[in-house]
Amino acid sequence: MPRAWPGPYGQRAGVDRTDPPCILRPENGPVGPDRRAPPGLRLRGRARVGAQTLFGPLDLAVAPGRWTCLLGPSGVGKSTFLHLLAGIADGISFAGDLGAADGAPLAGRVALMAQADMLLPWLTARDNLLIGARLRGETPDTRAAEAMLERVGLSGMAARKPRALSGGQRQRVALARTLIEDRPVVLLDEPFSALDIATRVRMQDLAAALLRGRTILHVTHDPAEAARLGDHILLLTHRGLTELAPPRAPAPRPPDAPETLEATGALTRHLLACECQPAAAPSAEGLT
Ligand SMILES: Nc1ncnc2c1ncn2[C@@H]1O[C@H](COP(=O)(O)OP(=O)(O)OP(=O)(O)O)[C@@H](O)[C@H]1O
Repeated sequence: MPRAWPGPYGQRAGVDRTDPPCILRPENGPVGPDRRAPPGLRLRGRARVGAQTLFGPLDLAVAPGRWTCLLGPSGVGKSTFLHLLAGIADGISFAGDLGAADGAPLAGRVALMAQADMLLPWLTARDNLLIGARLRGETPDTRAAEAMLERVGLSGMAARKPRALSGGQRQRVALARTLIEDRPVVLLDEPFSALDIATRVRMQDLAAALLRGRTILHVTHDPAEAARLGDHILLLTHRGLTELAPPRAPAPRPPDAPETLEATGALTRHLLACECQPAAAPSAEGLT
């Protein structure tokens, strides 16, 4: 009997979200990894642009079903990590292992919210949410798209094109598009950076609720955001990766709780300290 996958949004009326037929089940033959189960992620190796080392050798492990925040100075390679995992790192040559820890391909299991909103300017907000379904030849679920736009605070804006939205509104359309994709692995590149503090906290809470149990790798420059959301917090500098302790309380933590503020302060100190360290110069031999 196929196992129902309710998704983070609960059952949608008229939508049967059973596992796709490509999954190998006992009655179909050998048992493979469950492609709906959030896998851990691994990126071990070095990346180059032409002859120049961009980063490495590095060993990044992202825990399955957990929210991992990645902080670090501008230009250190954080977005490149996400692009490599999403399979869209054009112009970067990577030597090493990367992918899902369960050994199955990541393709089809990942949603990436890129740093730029990547909205198609000729489509409405609603149709931007439905573009993934359309490209896959699925029946677009207009009601689900409108419900998701409402959840990100954009009810009444479904028919607007991106040029008629503010920067923060466009970012919320991009967030809604990522959330509606309903993937076990979600890569977020500064997803709340254009939002005012109250909207940011609301969107963080929404993402934390809808993505609970997924494998999340979330790049952010905001130490307060990492202190609120991270089950694991990693700092990437030109000298390598360091794991930093998150607050003990479960995420999402209140933004003004003493433990969150204390962790924000500690992360800020780490970020300021790495700004003071001289960056190791990129070289054809690589960083050590
Ligand atoms: N396709 C590419 N071709 C050439 N250089 C690239 C390419 N992609 C990234 N880079 C370079 O690699 C470095 C790391 O870029 P990346 O966007 O990963 O940094 P980042 O840590 O995410 O920075 P920020 O915090 O500013 O977004 C930068 O110096 C960038 O110019």
